[in-house]
Amino acid sequence: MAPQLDSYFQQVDKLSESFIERLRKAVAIPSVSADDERRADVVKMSEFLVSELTALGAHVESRPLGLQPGKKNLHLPPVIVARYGSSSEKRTILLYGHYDVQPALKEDGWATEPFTLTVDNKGRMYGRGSTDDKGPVLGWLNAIQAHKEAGVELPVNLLMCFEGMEEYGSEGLDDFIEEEAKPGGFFEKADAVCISDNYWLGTEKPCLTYGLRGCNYYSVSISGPGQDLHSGIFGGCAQEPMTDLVRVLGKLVDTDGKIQIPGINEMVAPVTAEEKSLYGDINYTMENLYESLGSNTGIFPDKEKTLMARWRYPSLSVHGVEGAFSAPGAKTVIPAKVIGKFSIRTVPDMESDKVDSHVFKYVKDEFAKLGSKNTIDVRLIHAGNWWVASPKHWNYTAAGRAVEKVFGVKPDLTREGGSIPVTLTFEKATGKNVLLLPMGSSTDAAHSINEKLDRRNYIEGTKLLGAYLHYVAEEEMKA
Ligand SMILES: C[C@H](N)C(=O)N[C@@H](Cc1c[nH]cn1)C(=O)O
Ligand SMILES: [Zn+2]
Ligand SMILES: [Zn+2]
Repeated sequence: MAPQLDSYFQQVDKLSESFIERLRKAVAIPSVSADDERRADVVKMSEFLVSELTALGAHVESRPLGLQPGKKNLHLPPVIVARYGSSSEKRTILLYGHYDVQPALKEDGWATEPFTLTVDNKGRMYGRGSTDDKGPVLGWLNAIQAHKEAGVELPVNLLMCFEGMEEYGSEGLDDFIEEEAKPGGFFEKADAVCISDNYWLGTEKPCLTYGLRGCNYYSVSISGPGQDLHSGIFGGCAQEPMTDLVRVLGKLVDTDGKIQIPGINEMVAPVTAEEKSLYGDINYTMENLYESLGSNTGIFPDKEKTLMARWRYPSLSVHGVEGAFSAPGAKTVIPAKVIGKFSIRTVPDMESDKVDSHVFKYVKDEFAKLGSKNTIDVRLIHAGNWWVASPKHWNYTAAGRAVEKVFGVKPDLTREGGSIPVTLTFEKATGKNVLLLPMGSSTDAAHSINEKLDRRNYIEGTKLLGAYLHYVAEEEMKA
């Protein structure tokens, strides 16, 4: 295998500038799934993938998912499924990634245009979606191209599933995966699943990830007046939705991150001694945390507590308020209706429906205590499950060997605080092991301003994805 991998690696280096061009083209398409106005761009991004995959010789299908629930006449973007190779002699690996991105506006504080890939003199490639998840998705395409052009046969068959609604809770995808994993379906032949859509813990050492938190996302609407009001005329004589909302949101979580909703923390599985012992060896420091935070404002004093808070305890974050005055300046308005948005990251053994019931009851009770004449409506917007797998599987052993080959170190085994809603669905529907094999680093600022992917992570990451396909082909199926 060594000479083959070496030829592949050399080809990746030769093609590196064209791989960056491919990422530049993808970042230029503002495929923001949460913004209805951008839906045409999400579809355009799906078409870009179809055209790139077709040019590489893959069999590609663009599968419609129908209308988006709760929206009038708005179609979900298609799922792109593709097949590369179908030899009955080879193992088949199912790859998943997403081609939609989080919203981004220059005025949010970006130093560069968010949808223009901008590479600085340290090789940091800034742009929305660079690390989450366009770089990793294109990494798979790059790996196919470099194999072809190096004349190295791929030792596995590939199945691909690239979706356009991940940042909005993967609407519509669970049913699709369940259907396609059945006999005769597109994913039937998968022997293992690999997802590249999370991040290293630091900036130097790669990791393999075997757990994710889930995410239940809520809205709380408070309304009263028939329209926005002048605060000089009505301030003091009308009950204000914004005042009520701020008080309700302020009751959800304390300064140290402890969720205040009764019943939530009680559902969390206790930490075992074995689990506790795993944290000490993980290559992570408080400096790593401060570097990615861009400040020293972490809650906990040490790495164990910090990692546990991120991976194995729930958290509640307040994200924003729709309808509130948020522009610069000093508008003296009383908003008539405001919608607060918050989410809870869930962990074993929290049950999604029970989380919802506790949240609904608590929010309504806290609102009732205010004695306001305004009205409240609390809803779940979307939910995705937590997932924890066994890293003692040939899929993980193969990835570990690939990391050692490309980076010369043994990877850390980590869990992840973020969510990839369909991971558990893939595991259950296919009955196969799922591996998370990240490309980006802890400083990439996914979802934030100035999101980036380092050139090194993209190019060496492309080598890693390709090397993994070689090791996974030869790994003995012992688990
Ligand atoms: C980890 C992954 N790259 C990611 O960013 N996932 C999102 C998915 C999401 C959106 N709403 C709920 N889940 C995340 O963790 O926020
Ligand atoms: Zn994301
Ligand atoms: Zn992602």
